[in-house]
Amino acid sequence: MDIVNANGEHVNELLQAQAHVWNHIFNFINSMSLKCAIDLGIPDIIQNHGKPMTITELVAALPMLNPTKACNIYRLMRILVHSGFFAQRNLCNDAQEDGYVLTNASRLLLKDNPLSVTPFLKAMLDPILTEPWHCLGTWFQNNDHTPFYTTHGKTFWDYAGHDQKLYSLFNEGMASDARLVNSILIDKCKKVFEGLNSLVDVGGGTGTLGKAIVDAFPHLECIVLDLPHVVANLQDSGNLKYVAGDMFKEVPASDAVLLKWILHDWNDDECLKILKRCKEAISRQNKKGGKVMIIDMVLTKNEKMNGEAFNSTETQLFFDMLMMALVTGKERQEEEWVKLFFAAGFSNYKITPILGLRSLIQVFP
Ligand SMILES: C[S@@+](CC[C@H](N)C(=O)[O-])C[C@H]1O[C@@H](n2cnc3c(N)ncnc32)[C@H](O)[C@@H]1O
Ligand SMILES: O=c1cc(-c2ccc(O)cc2)oc2c(O)c(O)ccc12
Repeated sequence: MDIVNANGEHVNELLQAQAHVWNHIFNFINSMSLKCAIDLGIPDIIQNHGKPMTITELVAALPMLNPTKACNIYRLMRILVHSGFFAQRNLCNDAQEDGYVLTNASRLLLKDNPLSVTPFLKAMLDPILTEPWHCLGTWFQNNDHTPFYTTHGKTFWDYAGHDQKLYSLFNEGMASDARLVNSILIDKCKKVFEGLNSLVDVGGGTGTLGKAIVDAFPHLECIVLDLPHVVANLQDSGNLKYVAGDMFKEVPASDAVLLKWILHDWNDDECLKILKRCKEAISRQNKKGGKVMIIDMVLTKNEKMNGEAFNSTETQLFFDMLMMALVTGKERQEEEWVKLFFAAGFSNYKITPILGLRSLIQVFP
């Protein structure tokens, strides 16, 4: 029934609007409930149990749980079942009890899963990286480069350079993502490495992806280029070499250059400089051939979408906002990428959307 109130507003629409606002006010509770489950080690406890785990068993297995809080664990589990991190299965016992089981999402958060996303979660939900969100409004009105700067009074790198906790959280988060990406890239994209004898992983961090590439393609010589403090204590091994440098100044000559999660960290002018250094690197090695391989998002257009597409676009937009809050970067639509490629002197490109929300973009001189 369409009831209209004294102000002439449609009551159903009014209440729907209120629910929508409430949902967004409290969206952060999803992230924080998930972080709490990780802090308490719940996915690993359920995994180690080996069968669906009742609430009584879960409470008994939680180390250090204050007994006065035990009665609240089911509430935490209820919201995490709702958000798809756990499911409930009937135990087929006389008591008709349900037990908690893992889902694909919580299996990705297990400590022993080599592809665990937990280090990334711990980095992104640490207060050092969540506090800047409170300064977004202030930042829009001041001259600071980033909300991170407005909050902490220094850039991300200045902070990480003096704070071992942020430095380790960040590098471990990046390494965990590199493990997941390499498991797909090397399996699904063998062809893109065909014909290459050398590759530079620009901003390759501690070399997680570089190591996996030389293991999978032993004939390939791989250089990991990163800032001096990142590669200072890392040992070369076999075909993998660490080079301290600055991608804005020079990229070592090679057949191909890999840029994973680099360009979205920077604005267009900065990206243009990086891409030009990459083009010079492949031209020095190889007069005509060579390529740059970018792993980053290509923003999907905001057309009418079903639930899954809506979630994917929302997550891409979260990353775009993240790049605005922490650094000076952004996520880009295909047209924005193409502008950059042509401005940097490249003549062709190929986008392969094989990494979920991210794509492999090959760019040719
Ligand atoms: C977001 S992380 C990506 C790391 C890695 N490519 C990955 O996806 O796991 C950005 C990397 O760029 C590196 N970096 C930042 N500025 C750089 C510069 N001027 N030259 C070379 N590397 C740089 C950082 O040290 C960091 O390792
Ligand atoms: O949390 C981060 C931070 C960065 C970052 C910080 C400082 C720089 O000079 C460059 C990059 O990059 C990130 C990133 O690329 C990402 O995908 C997630 C998180 C972060």
